[in-house]
Amino acid sequence: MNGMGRQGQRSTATHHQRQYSDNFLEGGRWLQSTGLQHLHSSTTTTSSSIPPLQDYNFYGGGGGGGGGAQGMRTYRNAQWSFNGGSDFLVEANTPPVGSRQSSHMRNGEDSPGEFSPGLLDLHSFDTELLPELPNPRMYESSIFNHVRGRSFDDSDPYISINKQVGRAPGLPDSSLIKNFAADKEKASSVAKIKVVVRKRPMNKKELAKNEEDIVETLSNSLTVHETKLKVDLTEYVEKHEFVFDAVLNEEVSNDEVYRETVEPIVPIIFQRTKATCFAYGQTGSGKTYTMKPLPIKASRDILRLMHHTYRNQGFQLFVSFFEIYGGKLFDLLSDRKKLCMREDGKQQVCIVGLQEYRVSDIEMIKDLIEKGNATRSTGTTGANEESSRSHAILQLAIKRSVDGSDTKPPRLIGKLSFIDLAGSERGADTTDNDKQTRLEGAEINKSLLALKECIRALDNDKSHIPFRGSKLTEVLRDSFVGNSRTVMISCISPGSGSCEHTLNTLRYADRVKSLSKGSTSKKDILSSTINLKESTTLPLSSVLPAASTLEDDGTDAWGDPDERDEFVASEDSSGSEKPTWKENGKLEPYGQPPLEDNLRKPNGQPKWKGRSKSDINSANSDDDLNALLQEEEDLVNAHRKQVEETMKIVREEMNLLVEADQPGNQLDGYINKLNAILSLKAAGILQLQNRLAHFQKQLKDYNVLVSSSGY
Ligand SMILES: Nc1ncnc2c1ncn2[C@@H]1O[C@H](COP(=O)(O)OP(=O)(O)OP(=O)(O)O)[C@@H](O)[C@H]1O
Repeated sequence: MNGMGRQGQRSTATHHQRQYSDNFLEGGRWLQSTGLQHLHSSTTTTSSSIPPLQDYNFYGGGGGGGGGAQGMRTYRNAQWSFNGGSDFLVEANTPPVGSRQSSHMRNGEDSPGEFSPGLLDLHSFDTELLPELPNPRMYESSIFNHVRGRSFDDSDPYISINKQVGRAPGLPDSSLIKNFAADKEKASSVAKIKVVVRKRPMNKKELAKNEEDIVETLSNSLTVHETKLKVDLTEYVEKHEFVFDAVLNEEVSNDEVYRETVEPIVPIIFQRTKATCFAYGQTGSGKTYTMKPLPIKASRDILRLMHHTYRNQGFQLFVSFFEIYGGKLFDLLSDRKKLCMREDGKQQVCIVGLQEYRVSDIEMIKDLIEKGNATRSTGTTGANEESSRSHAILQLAIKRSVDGSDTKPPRLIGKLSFIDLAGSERGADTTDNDKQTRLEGAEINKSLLALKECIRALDNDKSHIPFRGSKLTEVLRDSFVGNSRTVMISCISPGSGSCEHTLNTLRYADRVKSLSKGSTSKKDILSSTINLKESTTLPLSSVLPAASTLEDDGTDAWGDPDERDEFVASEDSSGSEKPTWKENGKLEPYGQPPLEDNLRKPNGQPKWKGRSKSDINSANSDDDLNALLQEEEDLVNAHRKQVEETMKIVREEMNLLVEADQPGNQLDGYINKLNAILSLKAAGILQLQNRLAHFQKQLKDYNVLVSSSGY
């Protein structure tokens, strides 16, 4: 090779490397947008950027002489990083609730009262909504004028009802009385989706392990400081910044969590709204701690409204509590009796056999919740010894008697569902667990994905919402349509040992948040990336309304889309209803992508183009939808993995090139390693191509893909 040639080669290489370096430095953004930001070096050290490759003399520079594969190069000790670097009557009765009481649940709660639950079958209810009758009392005072300030859209300082002094418990403070119309207006301003993050304090275990608190909060943003290792084993810190509707740090009390999340929703439950509040996060991050007090606080406010603002108007409060475990429903207030779910003639979800208790005071509700929690499934995993492995759903239903008497069953007016989700890392908990645990993980993954899909569809006003993606979303179906609200509380652990799970939780939350139209007004650090992402991608579900879904005909007050095919509740054939737990089972290599992958939704998705319903008649079963959704996720996950692998391989190659430049380097060693690396690369690409081809075929089978070029 002559000098000119070398010169030219070097100059081209330098140019490429400069470009690469620029891209890499820009990379923080685009990597973040694909869920691969961990591959970017956004470090606190100055050594984070990549120096030009000529610093390593890869291209024959420095000293002018020699070259070729055997060139004796000197590694100049360059620092570089390619880091992956009452008064209510009760109907039937089931001796309800044990007398067990949780001391912490009783703290600060009032309203002692009788306990007289009723056994009610949802199926027997007329769940049609009441017409919005003009009601003279409707526009009277409300105690909920304090529901502003840190409400979803308002930043006025709020007045805490709990901080009112000298007020009898349960009575509205006159200074808080406002007219109902204002509340109504307020209701319409309550965002459809609110995403809140709660950071819990460091626990003893984390402190004992000398873990660092890596989560820094500031107003409604937070930064995760992730310590990473460079290839040369020096440490650097990568910062991940997120902005949410609210960030609640470790000092925030459960009262404040309530005020920030659920309190603004309570008044609108009386206005034909169905709302869902759920906690999401890894095991031990504080989901249960966060969720547990919320229904009690909400019930207290609901009862106050019923006893004052809506006094003598026939409103009644009902409580039910059940869990979804392994795709099946169990009544937590009825000895884990197995339940089945059906739709009634009006496409309302009915959980047949679910006991609803009509409640009139807080003590009754506390007892019920305590009873339900005691019944809830727990299990043992490699991640946490006592962790909830089921989704627990507590529902507060506001109903109203049609004619003011108890002769006819009351009609549903609004509903508030609280979901304590199973630990989000279940599917990713790939060590020391047996088959059952992994199957549970798969089920949990499925429901978390389906939940995200439903929220996406909900916020985009899609006519089809993929409820049937999981039992969880099926059950919550009526909470996702019509006049609905969703609050997601992402719980995170602060310790460095939980960094990866914390980031996954935040990415999931960020994904949900970015789907919210309301979020466009937020000054999101990542907004440009996210907006780009949103403008170029559509969920698969959005193009798979399927023949089973009809447009809302407007007759349903909730705006529920009708569905053609009859729902058939799944029956348990397995016999065993109570979970059993084993330890130290081994994980099979395939079948279940880690949750952390599932949670990331990249912007590198295909640009789906929707087709008319007639074009996609073949995709009319929920199995198809589920399979395609899963396939989509799998492909994207595989793609991401492949990119990660490629990055690792490139690192290897860089090392190999460095080695090749070392004095005395053996050519055959270099050749062997290079061969191995190239084979690895080729195998990775082939695997991804196969998966892609399979997915394309699936899409073609279902007439979904419209772009012949695919990706
Ligand atoms: N904000 C907080 N302040 C004080 N303690 C907390 C907080 N959040 C959680 N904890 C404590 O941390 C522990 C784990 O919390 P919790 O059981 O709520 O986690 P989880 O996310 O529900 O876990 P799992 O998914 O396994 O059920 C509990 O002992 C709880 O009391």
